[in-house]
Amino acid sequence: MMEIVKVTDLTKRYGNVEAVRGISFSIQQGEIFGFLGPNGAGKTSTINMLTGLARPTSGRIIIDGMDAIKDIKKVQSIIGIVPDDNNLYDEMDGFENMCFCAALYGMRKSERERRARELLKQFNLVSAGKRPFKTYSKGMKRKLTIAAGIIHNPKILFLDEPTTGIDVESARQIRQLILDLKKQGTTIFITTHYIEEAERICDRIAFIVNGKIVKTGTVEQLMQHAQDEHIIELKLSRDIKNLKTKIEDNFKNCRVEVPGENSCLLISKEPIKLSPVLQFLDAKGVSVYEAKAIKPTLEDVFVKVTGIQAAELKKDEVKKQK
Ligand SMILES: Nc1ncnc2c1ncn2[C@@H]1O[C@H](COP(=O)(O)OP(=O)(O)OP(=O)(O)O)[C@@H](O)[C@H]1O
Repeated sequence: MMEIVKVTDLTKRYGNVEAVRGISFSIQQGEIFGFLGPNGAGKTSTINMLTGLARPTSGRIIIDGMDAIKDIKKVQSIIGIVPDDNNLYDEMDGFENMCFCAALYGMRKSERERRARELLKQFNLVSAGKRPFKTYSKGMKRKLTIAAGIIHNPKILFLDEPTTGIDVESARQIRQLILDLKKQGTTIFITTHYIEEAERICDRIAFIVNGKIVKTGTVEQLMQHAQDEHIIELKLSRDIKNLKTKIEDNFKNCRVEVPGENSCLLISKEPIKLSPVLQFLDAKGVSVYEAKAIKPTLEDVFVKVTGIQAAELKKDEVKKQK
């Protein structure tokens, strides 16, 4: 595995605001690496520093062996940037916008047009390509912005909240396009505040809160942080509130919770042996209709590790005036 991005002790200060507070991480070639965090965590500031849109206060950024602070122009020729607001021209049509971006990368006219047509087709925007950008829906705008970001076949693509505020179907298409790009070998850095999105498409996720990375890992590695308890939910033929202490006395390592009628949770630090519990309940005249293991979700892990309620992430974005 090769590190294609390496960030060390990166900070960004705006006056008194410390937006990014000494973060270090690396991205492996070919992976989808995600920053998951609430509004104001420092995601955009970080992506802007990595792509040369903002100057770091301190720290180091190496991209594909180059110093991304000193040699940003060289770096920019091998990266694609999709900022969180659309950066295309309202009056130009889709095709013209694509060709214009390609020209900025110094592509020849015939190559620009070939690539623009190819991407419009791949992104299902062929007929929209003939209409001015301002007539597009939000989802179409996002798609064209992404298409423009990869016009020069970048090695690494930086996407800032690519699915925020757009319709479900466009968001699904965009996630699929990101996975297709990965298949073609593109390395991808994505920021998001959607847990499910990070979980579904990222190879590794960094939780970022208050300008700091609090945890990094694959979904599987992150999950291990919540798996210090085993939980089994039982569906029962009757209420067993009165049996709670009896069960706990009989099964010393188990805690019992009765969240609702006709069900209970068995909670233990160790794997729970179910058959003695079932026999015990049977002897008390309680039938067990269903037993299922309750697995923690990535959301549980996020809440546990960051101390931030998942609702903070789900809050709909109030767009900053930039
Ligand atoms: N140009 C700026 N001047 C002053 N403060 C800024 C500026 N840009 C960002 N900040 C502040 O820095 C912090 C981090 O912002 P940043 O945009 O990086 O977070 P984010 O995780 O991308 O959040 P969002 O999802 O809302 O964009 C916030 O407190 C924000 O208000």
